[in-house]
Amino acid sequence: MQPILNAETVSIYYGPKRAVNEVSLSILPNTVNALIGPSGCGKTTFLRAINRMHDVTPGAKVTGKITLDGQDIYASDMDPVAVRRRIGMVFQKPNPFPTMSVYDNVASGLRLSGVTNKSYLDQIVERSLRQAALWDEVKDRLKSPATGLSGGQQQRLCIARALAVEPEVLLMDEPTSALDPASTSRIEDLLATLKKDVTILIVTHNMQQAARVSDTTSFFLNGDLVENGVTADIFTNPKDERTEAYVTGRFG
Ligand SMILES: Nc1ncnc2c1ncn2[C@@H]1O[C@H](COP(=O)(O)OP(=O)(O)OP(=O)(O)O)[C@@H](O)[C@H]1O
Repeated sequence: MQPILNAETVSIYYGPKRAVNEVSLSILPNTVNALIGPSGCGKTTFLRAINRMHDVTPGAKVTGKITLDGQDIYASDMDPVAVRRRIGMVFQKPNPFPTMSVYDNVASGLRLSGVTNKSYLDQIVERSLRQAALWDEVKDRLKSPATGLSGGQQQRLCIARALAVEPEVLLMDEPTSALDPASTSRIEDLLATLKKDVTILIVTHNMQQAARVSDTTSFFLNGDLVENGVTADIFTNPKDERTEAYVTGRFG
């Protein structure tokens, strides 16, 4: 099977400081991939390179090559906005648009791309909220402010908002770290269903979470990708002793 996403010797700099060192990684479609490693090892920096978020970080520079379906996402004729439509992102803290209703949050991406047909928007909003396992909880309050939802519901709303434009890849940066255990578990369950439609990369500090939700795991340390493989192998039979030390809790 062809990878959907491919990183080749990707390095990322903040000014003169190199935060990610020549990382190469292939991601297969319809999989969940966990990025793990101690604080400051470059997981978020790497994730943000995948949808060109560093374009808006002053002084940041990405070298190497990242392809989506074989297309170089940093090619001069690639529009970063189009890249972000194909590669969505969900952040650590739920960040619904605070002045918008539940419905308008989910519809926002489509409206930005010029969609105005109400019945089409209704259909996509419902589909996205169902995909994010939120529809039953909000179907009677679609016009209410998104900020009235609980933290866990807000995060699922952000997932629905990301899904509404039908991305091929969804990047999740510690999406449950601000949530209680019940909300965390709902989102973890959701990933198994979502991967049928979208390929997922998830940064997590929580190794049990990585083990529970992911098909493959990449272990980062000091900006290096130390080891990448099938999650069960990384946790039970790692090849590199640094991976073993980390997954057995000896540091980090
Ligand atoms: N905007 C920035 N400007 C300068 N340095 C940065 C910036 N963002 C991150 N860094 C540095 O880059 C390195 C990697 O940070 P990054 O946030 O990617 O790590 P991480 O593995 O995601 O950490 P955490 O798990 O704590 O979120 C760190 O040394 C960090 O201080």
